[in-house]
Amino acid sequence: MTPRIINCVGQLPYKIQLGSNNDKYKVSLIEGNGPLYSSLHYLSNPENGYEQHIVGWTGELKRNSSIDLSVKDLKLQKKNKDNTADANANANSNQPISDEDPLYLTKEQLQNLNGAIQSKYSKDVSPSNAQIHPVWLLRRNQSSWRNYAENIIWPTFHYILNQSNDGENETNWWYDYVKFNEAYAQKIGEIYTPGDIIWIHDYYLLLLPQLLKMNLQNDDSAPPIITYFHHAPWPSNEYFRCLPRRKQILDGMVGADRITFQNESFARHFVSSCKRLLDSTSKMSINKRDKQQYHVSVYGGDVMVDSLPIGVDKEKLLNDAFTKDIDDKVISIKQAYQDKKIIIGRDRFDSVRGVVQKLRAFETFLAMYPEWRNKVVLIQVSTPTTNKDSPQTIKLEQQVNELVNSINSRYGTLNFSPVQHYYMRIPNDVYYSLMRVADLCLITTVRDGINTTAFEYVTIKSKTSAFNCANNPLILSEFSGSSIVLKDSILINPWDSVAVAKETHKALIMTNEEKSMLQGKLYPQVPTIQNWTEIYLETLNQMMNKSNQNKKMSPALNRPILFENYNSAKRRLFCFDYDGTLTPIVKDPAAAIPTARLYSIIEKLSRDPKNQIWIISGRDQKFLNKWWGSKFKQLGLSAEHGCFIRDVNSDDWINLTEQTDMSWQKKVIFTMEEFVDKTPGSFIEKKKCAIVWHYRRSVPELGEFNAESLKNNLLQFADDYNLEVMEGKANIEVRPRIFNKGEIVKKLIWHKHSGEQDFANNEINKSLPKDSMPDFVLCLGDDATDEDMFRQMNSIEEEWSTMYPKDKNKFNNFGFYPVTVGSSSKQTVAKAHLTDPQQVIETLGLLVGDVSIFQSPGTVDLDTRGHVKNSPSSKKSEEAAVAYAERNGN
Ligand SMILES: O=P(O)(O)OC[C@H]1O[C@H](O[C@H]2O[C@H](CO)[C@@H](O)[C@H](O)[C@H]2O)[C@H](O)[C@@H](O)[C@@H]1O
Ligand SMILES: [Mg+2]
Repeated sequence: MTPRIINCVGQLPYKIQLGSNNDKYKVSLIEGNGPLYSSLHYLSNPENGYEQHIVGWTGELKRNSSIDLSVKDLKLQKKNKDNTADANANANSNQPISDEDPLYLTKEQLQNLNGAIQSKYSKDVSPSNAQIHPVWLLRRNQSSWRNYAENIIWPTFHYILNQSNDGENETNWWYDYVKFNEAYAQKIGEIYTPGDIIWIHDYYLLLLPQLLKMNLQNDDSAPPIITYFHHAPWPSNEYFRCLPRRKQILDGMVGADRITFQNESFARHFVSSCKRLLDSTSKMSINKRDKQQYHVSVYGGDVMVDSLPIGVDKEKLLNDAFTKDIDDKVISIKQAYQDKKIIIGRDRFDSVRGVVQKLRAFETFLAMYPEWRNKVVLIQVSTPTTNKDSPQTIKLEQQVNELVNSINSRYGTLNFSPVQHYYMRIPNDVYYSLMRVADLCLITTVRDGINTTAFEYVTIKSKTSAFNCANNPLILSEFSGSSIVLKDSILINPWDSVAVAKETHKALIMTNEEKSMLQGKLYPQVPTIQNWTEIYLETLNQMMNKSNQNKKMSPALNRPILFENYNSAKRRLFCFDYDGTLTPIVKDPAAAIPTARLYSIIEKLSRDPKNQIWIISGRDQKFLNKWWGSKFKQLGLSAEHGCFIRDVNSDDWINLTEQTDMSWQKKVIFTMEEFVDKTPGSFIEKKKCAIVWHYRRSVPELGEFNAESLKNNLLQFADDYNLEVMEGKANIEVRPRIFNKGEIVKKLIWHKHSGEQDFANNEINKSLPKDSMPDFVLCLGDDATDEDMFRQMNSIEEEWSTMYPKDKNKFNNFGFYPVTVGSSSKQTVAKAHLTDPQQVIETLGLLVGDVSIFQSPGTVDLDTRGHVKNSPSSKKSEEAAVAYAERNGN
């Protein structure tokens, strides 16, 4: 069977323009878009062995009245395309949809547009078996979908710190960012089949990996294979940690099985962010390509982190750049700048691409080398970004204009300006002709993931043509991701204008032999997109074969659905483990105390008369009394893994072990003492019943080794006393087998909700009416002992399915949520996971209204406008659509 790849990109490679009537539209290719789309094209070819599904947002829809013109008129416009002034005029007529012009597209219109995009792709990319799945987000102010990615994430990834502010924008943008990712998860959910590879690209979709893990996993099938490629730089943790939602972002990403960066240093920074913010551990090894790769253990699960720089489609580039039409353009540029050397620059117009640095260096060059005055022209093409109208870009534009004017007035003449600055998007043919004609390409970026202009330039310079332009050199910033790949380019520090000026001079006086020697080294260093795609997928396949595909993964807890279920329930029971669930694990057991936030949330939760809350812990009564019992009488408590219990609103503890022989304790302590002696840092915690040997403060390897042998020693006599020997978190614990947390949960569920417990009575009353027992049970725990609780819940659920088949709620369940705290790959009988105590607190905060639902990614059904289905805003939008259609007589 042909393997399937679902490729997820932040935006489809098309721009969609609507005429004044929504039935008239034009779908056209976005020009000058890079290697990612080339990779999609490569995978679209059925000969390359994959069936590809491309999922992407449509981008902002534009109105263009010229679409209402006849086909003949459109042809006329096309003729004028080479003329940059006309190209500009065309761009200006593409007005973004304004707020007064809402996009109410009917289902039929959407279907037609889907068909138009599909057929355009199949025509543009031939042969192709790819299917395009547009993500429609037609809400007003469509560019709001970009805000978080472009205004918060992008600057941080490029070492630009955002100004501190009241956070209101950030919160609103985050909401849209979550929805944007959810819209993708929803679309993928519609097309996913088990075994598909899901390949996610770049920082618009950082939450998608975890959302997919949450949505696509079901009990019977193999887990989805999710891989993420990060095209942008990844900053040092000192910058990354400035992001307010840094943890949510990392949590989202580590849902992927593999995360790949453009180079090793970005990968290293990412691993370090995970270590510091997620408390992960990692092992580094060297892969077959002689590059570092990391196995990162986050929340007990594994993510592979590596690097592979993207490439370009060399073959296509050489075909496209060497046509008769472009030959003519090369000649006309050469004629326009006779007797002059041509330096070319093409950059996105944002603060990190170093246009200012380039102009300063060029000014210095003209000052230092007067012999070049009037003999060199710098043609700088700056491509506008979607942030064109932001204050930062406007400021940059002013700065660049001032520099250009100053250089031209100082070193220009009446009929020659040494700097030609074009702030516009140029068509590919113009770009290729500039690259071909260039004597030198100057790249002074101060930060980028990879610079494909560098790759394209070197590729174009590899071909000899009639115009003597081959082999001309490249000056490349050492801050560009490409500098690690193009090791033999002329590397410069863009902040050092003098050095750049000197290198420019040297490059311009290079002999043909020197140039061809340099080019001979550089050209093979340019990666091809074909190789990149193949190596990426090959490594992924090897990795997936190695890791156990049948390993069951638990999905992340779907918090929005939990919230809905909670709200509709009347008799809610909460069973919380303590250590590692309500508080993070720390070195000293005495220091694991509740935070004020936890207290406040538990207090709010317990205020609701529908709720009954139990803390079912391995801790002893003293500890639980001190931190919980003395403060909240309304909580039920169970100590030492079910050995002791204190009912809700009671002061008395019941000792369930009263009749149990405790003579084993001496023997256990004696055995453990021997291990305390040989494991420095370890100690024994003696509770009333259970005995624990802790080794968290010992040398980890020694602790683990001795824990294994202690366990074996204890197991030798465990059966004689009916003891359970449990492996906890850096501990080995012993207690009588007959008591466990599961028994407590069983009693609590088979019980009249809120009624007094009769713990002395071991019997369960199975004749209780269903509507007196809990209709919502959230049970959270992190350890092996908590699995007993989950197991009980699963078995009661099964029993209830037979006993009360008609009494399931609208979610087709009994409201049971057995949830482990740890990674998705942790082996558990729980039905879902939350990664750590912080997520636990956020989830409980959501239930009591402390955390907004919109902050929690989950499976929320969205309409085509990006509103949550059936929400007030969705309904309002539907009504407006009907009114709009009526107004327009549709
Ligand atoms: O059932 P729990 O409430 O999760 O309690 C399990 C054990 O937790 C404590 O030990 C663990 O947490 C300590 C504090 O974070 C940590 O230092 C230790 O390494 C962990 O094993 C507690 O000390 C035990 O008595 C509980 O059985
Ligand atoms: Mg625990």
